[in-house]
Amino acid sequence: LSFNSGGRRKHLPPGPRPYPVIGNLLELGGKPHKSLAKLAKTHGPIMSLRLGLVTTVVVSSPSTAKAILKEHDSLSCDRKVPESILSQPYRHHEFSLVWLPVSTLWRIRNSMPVKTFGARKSEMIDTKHIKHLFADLLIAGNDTASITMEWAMAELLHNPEALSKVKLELEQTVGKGNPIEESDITRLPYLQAVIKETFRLHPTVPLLVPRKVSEDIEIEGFVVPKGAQVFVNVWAIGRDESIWDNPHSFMPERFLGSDVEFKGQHFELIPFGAGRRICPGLPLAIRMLYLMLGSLINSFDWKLENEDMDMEEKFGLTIKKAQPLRTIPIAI
Ligand code: HEM
Repeated sequence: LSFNSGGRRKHLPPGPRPYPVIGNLLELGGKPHKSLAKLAKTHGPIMSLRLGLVTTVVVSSPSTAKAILKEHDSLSCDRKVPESILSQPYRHHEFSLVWLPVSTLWRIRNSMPVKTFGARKSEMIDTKHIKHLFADLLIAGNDTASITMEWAMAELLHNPEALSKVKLELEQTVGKGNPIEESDITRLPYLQAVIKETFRLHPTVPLLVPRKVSEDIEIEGFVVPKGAQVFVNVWAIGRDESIWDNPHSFMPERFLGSDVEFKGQHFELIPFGAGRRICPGLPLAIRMLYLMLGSLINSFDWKLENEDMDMEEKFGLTIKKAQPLRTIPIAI
């Protein structure tokens, strides 16, 4: 497919050939982030597919992710509501903050304190939005943070050397068995590196939340057409061997002395997304993770119930461990 723009012909990014009607749906399999990472090895860091009838562009490198999330942010910040969500009860998708177009989102954010208690018709609508907003916050917050905790503990129990290093750091900084305070966090660089490494290998929202492009945009010589949905394969970026040494190994040390953060500035590590749709729960989530993980490690010794722990993933909008982590805390 090609487009005529300003006298020059531009093309959709390359990608696998779609079948009639179903397009490339069958190629996604049970773990789309993995299948799409494999396809990107053949077709490149910006590729196009057809999922059913929907033109879909998948970006899988820091520079293409930056182009979508930052350089063309204003044209790609609306959400694409998946069919599976449209069929859900309670019309949650109409009010859910996650799927709202940015214009409505900001109107609600700006008017929230006044409208919450209002009684006029338009205000009633905003009250509905706020109810759904709280549902979003509960769902988005609870699940993602606890999934990250589970992966972090699983990786540490799988990598006893890393676990010993966090323990030692906590012991020397906070004191064995003592509660961790927020002010301790900056003095715990190894704990911070453990969280970054967990996000690199196990981003809980592996393809971010799909975006919809409101105008044709050009990225690295290709056109992403108006109406296309865009996935950012954060999982693939986290395991790209051209960016990371030994990408499949859990090595928190790689972040010691590095300035790479996950706050939407460094596109090689974007577990919370970036740009104007970046996760609004980031500051809260991070504080919770440091305090919870630090306390669990500083207050107990941990033993795996089964030494041959399975590290397989289970895909959904978030990726969880397929087999729940089973551990035995031993009081210290
Ligand atoms: C480990 C914890 C968390 C991770 C990894 C995470 C990740 C994400 C990601 C990737 C997005 C989509 C961003 C994008 O498309 O660019 C998102 C959106 C969102 N997150 Fe989080 N999140 C976490 C915790 C939380 C918490 C604690 C809350 C609330 C208290 C929260 C509330 C939300 C909401 C409301 C959205 C939708 C924002 C929008 O569409 O504008 N998240 N999150």
